[in-house]
Amino acid sequence: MIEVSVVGGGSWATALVKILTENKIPTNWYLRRNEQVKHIKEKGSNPSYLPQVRLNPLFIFPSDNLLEVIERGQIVIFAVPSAAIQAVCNELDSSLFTNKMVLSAMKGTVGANNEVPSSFISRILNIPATQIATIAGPCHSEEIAASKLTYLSLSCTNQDTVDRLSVLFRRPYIKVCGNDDPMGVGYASIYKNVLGIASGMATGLGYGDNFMAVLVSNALFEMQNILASTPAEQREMLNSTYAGDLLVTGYSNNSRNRRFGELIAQGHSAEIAVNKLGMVAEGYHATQGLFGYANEKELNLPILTTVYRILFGKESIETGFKKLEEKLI
Ligand SMILES: NC(=O)C1=CN([C@@H]2O[C@H](COP(=O)(O)OP(=O)(O)OC[C@H]3O[C@@H](n4cnc5c(N)ncnc54)[C@H](OP(=O)(O)O)[C@@H]3O)[C@@H](O)[C@H]2O)C=CC1
Ligand SMILES: O=C(CO)COP(=O)(O)O
Repeated sequence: MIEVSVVGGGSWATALVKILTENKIPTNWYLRRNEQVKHIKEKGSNPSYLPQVRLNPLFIFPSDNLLEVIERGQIVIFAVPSAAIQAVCNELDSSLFTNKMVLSAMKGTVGANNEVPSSFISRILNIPATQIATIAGPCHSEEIAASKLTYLSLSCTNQDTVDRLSVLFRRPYIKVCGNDDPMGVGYASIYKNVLGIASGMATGLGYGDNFMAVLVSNALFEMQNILASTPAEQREMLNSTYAGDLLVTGYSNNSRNRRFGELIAQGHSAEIAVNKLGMVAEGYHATQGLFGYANEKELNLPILTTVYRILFGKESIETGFKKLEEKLI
């Protein structure tokens, strides 16, 4: 019987473990804090993230021993914040991954070169591109916790890998779509977090639905520009994997990035907003990473530039948005 290993103890990892264990797949689960591991073993729920989710104890094997967890699974899912993936990979040797399939569940940029998480993992752990996939789509963990209908996408250049991973995630409330554009999905999943922050800032500043619609449609153009810098043979950006995730992050109250933007608009510093959130807002670091990438590629992205100047360039949020008003169409 196939076993899966999940690395990360946060809300997304918990939602993925819920799906896997409902499908009766033995799931080895690495969480870095031992008290979390003990609580899950004793009570069958994660005390820190999505505590309302009851997990079937027969199929979860939580542990704070990373190597043991990785060794046990034939499929390894990485679901930590992208800022943590370098530290996690530093503890691992590529020999651990021989003949394993890997799935990146992260939506952020990695390292000084702003790599897409799946590319980073593939390079550092020597995983062939055909053996590593990305899971994405509009998929707030809170809704998966409540078993609300969700469309996940699995993206890999190898259809066989997509097919083999897809069966793990199908549930009555989960539909799985295949995709062969992991780089494009990676960049779209990173950019949508920046739009989430912009949307939260706009809400916090008191803009209404009319402006929000303009902001989000302009963001679709920005996503299109970013995607054009990573060409693909076939890509339909209006597919929910790309545009749908942008929309849910821009509009949903579940979005951490949107809440982060609202906190900034309320006058909090980025550090305080991160602490108040208690969960990762990938868009914060991604804004910096993507801004560097956009400059390198000479892309004109007014929303990204505005968020960057507010978060990292000391521009006031009011001035930033006044200037942005003139650039949107
Ligand atoms: N939440 C969601 O709905 C979705 C999230 N994602 C993506 O999934 C990724 C993870 O996000 P999410 O689960 O929401 O984040 P959370 O903030 O909910 O949780 C982060 C988890 O990572 C752990 N962690 C942090 N640093 C390390 C480290 N160095 N080593 C090991 N574990 C570490 C934290 O441990 P501790 O608790 O001890 O701090 C915590 O368990 C992000 O890239 C996000 O964009 C994708 C789709 C949906
Ligand atoms: O990726 C997500 C939804 O698809 C989660 O977005 P947030 O991190 O903004 O909550």
